[in-house]
Amino acid sequence: MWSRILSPRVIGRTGFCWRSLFTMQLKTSEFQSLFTDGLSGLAEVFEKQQHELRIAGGAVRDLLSGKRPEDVDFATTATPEEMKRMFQTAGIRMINNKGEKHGTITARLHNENFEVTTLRVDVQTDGRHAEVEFTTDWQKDAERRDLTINSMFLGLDGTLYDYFKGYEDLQNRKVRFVGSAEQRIQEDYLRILRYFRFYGRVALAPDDHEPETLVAIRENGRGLAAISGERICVELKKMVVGNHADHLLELMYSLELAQYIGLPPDGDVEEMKRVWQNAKDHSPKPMTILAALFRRPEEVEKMDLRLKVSREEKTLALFLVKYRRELRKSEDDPDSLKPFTDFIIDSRELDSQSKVCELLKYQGEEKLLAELCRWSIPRFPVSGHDLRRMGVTSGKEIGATLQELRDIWKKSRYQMDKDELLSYVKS
Ligand SMILES: Nc1ccn([C@@H]2O[C@H](COP(=O)(O)OP(=O)(O)OP(=O)(O)O)[C@@H](O)[C@H]2O)c(=O)n1
Ligand SMILES: [Mg+2]
Repeated sequence: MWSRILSPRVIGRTGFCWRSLFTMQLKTSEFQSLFTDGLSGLAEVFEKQQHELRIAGGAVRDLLSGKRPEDVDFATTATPEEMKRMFQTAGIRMINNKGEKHGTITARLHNENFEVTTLRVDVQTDGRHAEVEFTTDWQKDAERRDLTINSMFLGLDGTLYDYFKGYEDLQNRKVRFVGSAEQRIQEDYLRILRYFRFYGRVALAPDDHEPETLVAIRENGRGLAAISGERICVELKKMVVGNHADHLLELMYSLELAQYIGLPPDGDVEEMKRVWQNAKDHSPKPMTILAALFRRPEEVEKMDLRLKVSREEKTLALFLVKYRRELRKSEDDPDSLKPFTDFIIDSRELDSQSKVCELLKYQGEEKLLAELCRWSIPRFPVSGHDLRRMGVTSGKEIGATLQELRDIWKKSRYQMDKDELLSYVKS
């Protein structure tokens, strides 16, 4: 990929403070593939009105890492009013303008949405929201962003604009805040969790943190208390299934963050580290890792009150906490899936197989997990109707007989067919 990138150059230092802007040309296939009819149309409108339009933030980071970004944000020198006029004149539809206060206009071209945000400075922040002021200064916009690797812009001609050594950090696998970590965190405390999430994505070693970053995080952890559970949950769930999650969660505990983000203050970190090792290569669900921290079901309830997880996630966490020791492979027959499949057969819940899969990941039972993934739930072949036809009339008796037949069927490893099972019924 790098062979297609021309050599970088520092193009100058401008303004009264020393500014260094690092630029280079990016021409990777991931970048080229962004140029749909929609994006070409968008670029044309901005070019006509001589407003600059660049890809911003996370998408630039992803492109430089050789990844096609999932969502692409654009930044521009045009104000929201100018954009609205431009789009109206060009007959381009705009949708849900609720981002306008923060400078974002969403344009729809060729069935694609493009979020374009006016360059801005956050003039006032309360740790969650920002009052913004628009600017035409790209560096100012870069300055208000969280991490150096997230602070770059990419022109549509492939020119990279990098004010804070984001590219160098990305190459060196370093995660650093733009300027003062403390200030960036105090602008939005969620950035503490973003730091850990991106650390997992970028860093090679588990403990390559800047000491001053960790100090800033420890001293500002309490600010997370004011951040909404939903926002915390999104970040936390991404982080716990990323690289180094065991180290990062342990570090978060040692920085005393747990209490502010719905995790038990005395969470079982050792169990979590074991479970992480067990599960990491098997695409665990976030709750499978987090469940290891909970010692009691009440702690799951507390987490849910704070993070407002989905019903499915909460049920999974409660299930794992309840069954992690209770439902295990049999010592006499360790290769057999039987205890697990019996549990699934007896369960009335639709997703019990997927929950038991998570349990096997938790327990580190790789072989059984692979087997259970291939297993499809067999159908119990006898119905109440069959028994009635054989003359069993009382509802109570039908229920009891079905239960007995089920047990026989389970013992046969679900092999017996209807006739074999009915031969046990006295007619
Ligand atoms: N608390 C935040 C959230 C976002 N940003 C800036 O806004 C960009 C876009 O934010 P978002 O889409 O939420 O995150 P991404 O970095 O794009 O990560 P992802 O790949 O998860 O979308 C970020 O790159 C960063 O420059 C920030 O500075 N502080
Ligand atoms: Mg993004």
